[in-house]
Parts: sequence; C-alpha cells; structure tokens
Amino acid sequence: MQRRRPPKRRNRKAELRELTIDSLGSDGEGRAGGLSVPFALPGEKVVAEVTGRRGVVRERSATSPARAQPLCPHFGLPGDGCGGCTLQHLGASLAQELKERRLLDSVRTVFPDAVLAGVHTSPPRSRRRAKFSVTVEAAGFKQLAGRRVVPLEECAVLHPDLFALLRPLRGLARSLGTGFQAEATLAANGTDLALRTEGLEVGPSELATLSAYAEEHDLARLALDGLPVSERRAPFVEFGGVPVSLPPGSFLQATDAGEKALQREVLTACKGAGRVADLFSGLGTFALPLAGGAEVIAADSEGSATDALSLAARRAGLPVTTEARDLYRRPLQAKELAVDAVVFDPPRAGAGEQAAEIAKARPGTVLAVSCNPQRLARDLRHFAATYDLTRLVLVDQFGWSPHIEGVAVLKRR
Ligand SMILES: C[S@@+](CC[C@H](N)C(=O)[O-])C[C@H]1O[C@@H](n2cnc3c(N)ncnc32)[C@H](O)[C@@H]1O
Repeated sequence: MQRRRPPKRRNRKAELRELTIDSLGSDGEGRAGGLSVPFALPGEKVVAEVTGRRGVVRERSATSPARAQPLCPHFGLPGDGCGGCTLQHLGASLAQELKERRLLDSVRTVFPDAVLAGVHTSPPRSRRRAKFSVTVEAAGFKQLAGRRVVPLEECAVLHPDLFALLRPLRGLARSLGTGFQAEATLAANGTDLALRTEGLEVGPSELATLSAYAEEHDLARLALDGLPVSERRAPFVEFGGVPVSLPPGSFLQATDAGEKALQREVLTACKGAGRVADLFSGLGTFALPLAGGAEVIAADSEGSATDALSLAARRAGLPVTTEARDLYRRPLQAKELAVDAVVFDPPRAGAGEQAAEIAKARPGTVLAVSCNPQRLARDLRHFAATYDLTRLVLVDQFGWSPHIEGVAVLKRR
C-alpha cells in the first residue's frame, strides 16, 4: 500500500503584535513571554512582526534607559541589522555581563564554586576570518530574518584588510554575472579567498577575470568551488614563531589577539609538563608553542591540518607526533594518553566520549577550551569527581555577538 505524503507545511503567517519585553535571553535577545525578540531590551514596548516564536521589531514606543548608541549605521536595520552583530544596543558592560553569566551559569552546574579569573576581549576591527554573501548588488552578511544581503559601508568587527575586499567582491560578482559565498582568511602573507558559486561554468574569460582580481587585490590564494585559480604565495600562519602552511578551509581562531590569549592560558597551565596531548589540534595553534618545552602528541580529524602541522614541526625540529583521527568515532583511549597534561578544543558539539577517556587517563592537568558553554559543562562532568577547577577564563573574540570561548583549567586532586 502506498503511504500518503504528509501535507506540506504552509508558510506561517506573520502578525503584528504589541509586546513588552520582560527579560534578556542567553543570546542577548529580548524575551516577551515565550517569544524571542532580537534587538529589544527589558522594559521596552515594541510592535513586532511575529512569526512562530520570533518577533522582528517594527516600531519601538518605549525605550530602555540601558539602550546604548550602536557603533554602526547598519545595526538594527529591519530584518536583523546587517546579519552580523546582535549586541551593539547592550553597550560593552552589559554585553560582557551577559557573556560572563552564560559561561559561569553553565560551568557552575558542574563546579558550583566556579569564579571567573579573567576576561580577554579582542579589539574592534580584528576579526581575521569571515564568510560573506556576495550578490551583484551587495557584499556583506546575510540578514537572519530578511535573508537580504546588506551592502556594508562600515564594520566594527572585520579587520580592515577583510573589509577592504567587500566592494571589489561586489564588482567581481558583476563581472562574473553571478553571486557567490566568499570565505576570507588573513594569513601571515596575505588573504586566502575561497569562493563558492552555484555551479558557475568556468571558461577562459572567467578564469582571466578571477586571475586579474587576485592580482589587483594582491591575494595570496584564490579558489573557486574548491579548485585553486591563483596561488601567488602559498598562504601560511605562525604559531609560536613556527610557520605552518594553511590548507584551504582550515580552522583558525577568529582573531590574532584571541589566539594569543588562548595560547598564554595553555602554556601557563601546562608549564612543567614533559608530555602533552593536544586533541582537536587543528594546525597546531597550541601544539607548536607547547612543543618548545614538551613532547606533544596532536590529533585532529582533518588530515590536511595534521599533515601541515607535522611538516611544520619537523622543519622546526620540534617534538610533535600527529595523528589524523576522528576523535568522535575513535577517541584516543586512556591507555594511549600516558601524558602529564591534555588540552582539548573540540567543535561546538563538545568532546563527546573523548572527554571520558581523558578523565580515565587521569593526567595531572587538563585544559578544556570551548566555544559552547553547555557542551563545555557536559565535558567537564567527567572530571567533577577527581579534579578541581583551578581557573576559568573567558576569551571573547566575537565582540557584539553572543559567541564566547571558555577556558577551564583542571588539576587532579
Ligand atoms: C575549535 S577547532 C580547534 C582547533 C585548534 N585547537 C585551534 O585552536 O586552532 C576544532 C577542531 O576540531 C577538529 N575536528 C572536528 N571534528 C573532529 C573529529 N570528529 N575528530 C577530531 N577532530 C575534529 C576540526 O578539524 C578543528 O581543527
């Protein structure tokens, strides 16, 4: 018997409603009853276009005295500003308070006495990685609600070298006759730019346009749909003074200042350790500086990253052993972790079973770096019975957005 298909869900209708914002959600969004209302503050009265559980502010009739003057003209435009910052209306101190609360509330579910030992904030205009949406009309971020790309005229977040790419990218879209996604990373020797189109057919004229673009803007590398179009210099980054080649699409901490703050925490916590494991190591952000004073084993699922790290360490004569390994499917077992210290820095999903294996291995020091407070807390549970939380630090590389990075240092009792 043939099964009937369920009826297609109709687009839910938006309705205009008057709302009073009663609280601030964990991402800094206003809350009115069960509704999420971005860009609104407690005490404010708004008329919002409500779809499902989300309201987009159309008018504000009462304004909170806590509302700060935004830094940027795009902030708060209908449809969610430019699609980037969401917290400029909070002001620096309220935004920091919100972030501190998010980290502390999560970590205290495991270590109730946790206190924040420090907050490191990256300066404005220091973001060195970004994904842009580019159309023939505009280059910038895509709005959350409006799905529109707002042409960015200024930006408090992007490094000036990335911001400078935007106008020319729009010109490139015009020349190619199509929009694209652009992922830009500032390497030590220039910009690495990867474009993704919806199957643009590339002939000699498109290739010439792209090569001329790379030349004119002095790009280190330009790739289109995964294939290199121009490599004028092989992009590299440096960790602890050691150059590492940058494979396309590699992970890199969002700001240089944030990276340095994280490295300082790692080096201080692991001081005196003779053998250290760096799990979810990426290109060796921590492994290479650590290898100045310890033997390091590094593992990450990205073979291109572990290969680049291995080559960099060999050239620099540093004791780093690497393994390309999926640590979710095949976590390093406790018996493979005969080390004095473990650093782990997983993706947003957390370390999963790998955290349990680290706890079983009982190294003297464990350092958890995480961009997701809830998952950090889940990972920390494995250590609650046998470790003390000796330091908790917030590294904020994402000014005016709710994202945070937490560093937790654990010492075995
Ligand atoms: C937040 S990044 C940290 C990288 C590095 N520690 C750094 O600071 O640059 C997370 C890393 O986890 C790696 N990763 C993602 N899934 C993984 C998996 N299943 N097993 C191992 N590594 C994984 C990514 O390739 C990425 O390098």
